Amino acid sequence: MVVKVYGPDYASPKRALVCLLEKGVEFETVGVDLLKGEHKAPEYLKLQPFGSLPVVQDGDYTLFESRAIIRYYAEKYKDQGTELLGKTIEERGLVEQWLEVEAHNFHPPIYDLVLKIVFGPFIGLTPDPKQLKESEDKLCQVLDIYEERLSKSKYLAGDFFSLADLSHLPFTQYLVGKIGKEYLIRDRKHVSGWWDDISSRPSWKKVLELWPGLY
Ligand SMILES: N[C@@H](CCC(=O)N[C@@H](CS(=O)(=O)O)C(=O)NCC(=O)O)C(=O)O
Repeated sequence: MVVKVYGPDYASPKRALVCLLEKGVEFETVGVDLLKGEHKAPEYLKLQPFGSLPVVQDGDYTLFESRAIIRYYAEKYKDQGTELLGKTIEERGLVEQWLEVEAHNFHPPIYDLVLKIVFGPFIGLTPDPKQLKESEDKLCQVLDIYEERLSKSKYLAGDFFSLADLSHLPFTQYLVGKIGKEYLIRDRKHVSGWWDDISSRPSWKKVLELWPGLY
């Protein structure tokens, strides 16, 4: 049974798409139009009761939450494709640590910028410059910690590309694209080199080419 990924045009589902490509797992996609409210349709809510994207259907197994999905496939296909979880329990611990940092420290301020700058115009929202500045300042504090980490380590969890790096791709792409704040990356030498490295992966380039979405 081919894996189905719902919502490929949007950012969080792209975590799943990149992971499946890195693992060489065949999948198909199901378009869900957020701007038409299709993620709140009863049929979709049966799959994802919180009404957000993505959902993945793998036979009669259904999973939502993008970071849970990438952990699942990284584990399920541990012996094929790119190793995304590290080779030792210590490496795995660092992968999990930086995945949590992405979810709880990096994501909130960048998601606020995405909602206000990328999605705002579609819903007639004029962002408050003070709020945008607050989110940018919070993101800068996080990126300064990344700069320090990446001055000592090629990737966030160590000298190997992992889910921790992968999880940053979809929203950082907004930052250097539609949000128009690429300077936040380029002003930090090691973060800049890291971004060039991870965003040049064939898996990410393919996802952007096939599902450009709002980038
Ligand atoms: N924690 C969830 C959040 C997913 C999420 O916020 N998805 C957005 C789309 S995107 O911002 O990732 O592109 C969404 O569905 N937003 C609509 C809504 O939540 O009502 C995950 O990672 O799967």
